[in-house]
Amino acid sequence: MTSASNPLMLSADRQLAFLGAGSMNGAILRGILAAGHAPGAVTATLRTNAKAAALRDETGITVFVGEQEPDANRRAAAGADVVFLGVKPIGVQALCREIAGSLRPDTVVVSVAAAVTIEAISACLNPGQPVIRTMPNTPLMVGMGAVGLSAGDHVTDAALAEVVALFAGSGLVHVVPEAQLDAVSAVSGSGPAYVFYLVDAMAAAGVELGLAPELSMDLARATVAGAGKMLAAPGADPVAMRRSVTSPNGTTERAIAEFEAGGIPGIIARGARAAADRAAQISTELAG
Ligand SMILES: NC(=O)C1=CN([C@@H]2O[C@H](COP(=O)(O)OP(=O)(O)OC[C@H]3O[C@@H](n4cnc5c(N)ncnc54)[C@H](OP(=O)(O)O)[C@@H]3O)[C@@H](O)[C@H]2O)C=CC1
Ligand SMILES: O=C(O)[C@@H]1CCC=N1
Repeated sequence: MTSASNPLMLSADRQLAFLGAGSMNGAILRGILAAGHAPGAVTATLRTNAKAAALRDETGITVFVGEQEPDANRRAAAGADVVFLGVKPIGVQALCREIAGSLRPDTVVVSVAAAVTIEAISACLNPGQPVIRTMPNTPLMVGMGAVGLSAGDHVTDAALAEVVALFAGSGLVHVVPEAQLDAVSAVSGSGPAYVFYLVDAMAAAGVELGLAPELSMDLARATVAGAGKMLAAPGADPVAMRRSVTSPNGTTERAIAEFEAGGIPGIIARGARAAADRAAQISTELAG
């Protein structure tokens, strides 16, 4: 989805703070900037200096670094309309305690962390602070992300609409019950890694069949990127699309029969179940 097709896109100069601008928060902020948000209205923090200059040069945003300025997160959070928490799950509650005193009562706190519940986040912020828990994915950086999100009790309709709009500028957004976010994580949060894993396996298979490694990787990458673009068309049906590649008694049919015999659908279901179970386990560990 582009900003042009996004009637909800609110003012491009709303102040956004990305605390922990690593892989995920970095993808979100790049998507939001590409959709037209003003770089001057965006701040980010990192713990170390290693990637700060590159992020500033690439995006034009302000970046504070914790190892240089102990109050980096508080500086970024102060005055922000929306704060995105992008640290690892184990660090989310400490970060919330750190910034709680710097937030306005109406600042919306958006967590991107797997497994950290709205209750656990709210317990470390001031009473009444609006909290939205999300499960995004990294293709947001190229405008093709997928996001599930749930709003806590203190989030107004307008605040929820704003956060939905911020994500909708660079991907698909669904508001879901919080209890479903571990499943969203298992499908679309972790999903890009499953696809990259598939590409690697396809390229390795090509090498086994005699292709040069670079050629095989080029072919595998282009194939998945092209298939992904086809899937992005509204109403795209992967089953029908697969059939259109599969000639009766042809080559694809033999490959799919091997995949079925090898139990690939069940293996993918087991992997997704393991991802969701791990999320539930992390929630329990953090609560204990
Ligand atoms: N990666 C993904 O595809 C997805 C990740 N998530 C969630 O996103 C969160 C982040 O994961 P990911 O982006 O992969 O991890 P990264 O390690 O890439 O990013 C975390 C960033 O946080 C910074 N950081 C750590 N502690 C602090 C702190 N106290 N203050 C400021 N910055 C800090 C680190 O800085 P430095 O680099 O300087 O150490 C790092 O850049 C996780 O909670 C994860 O569950 C959710 C969906 C998908
Ligand atoms: O691997 C993880 O825990 C995070 C959550 C979803 C994708 N990455």
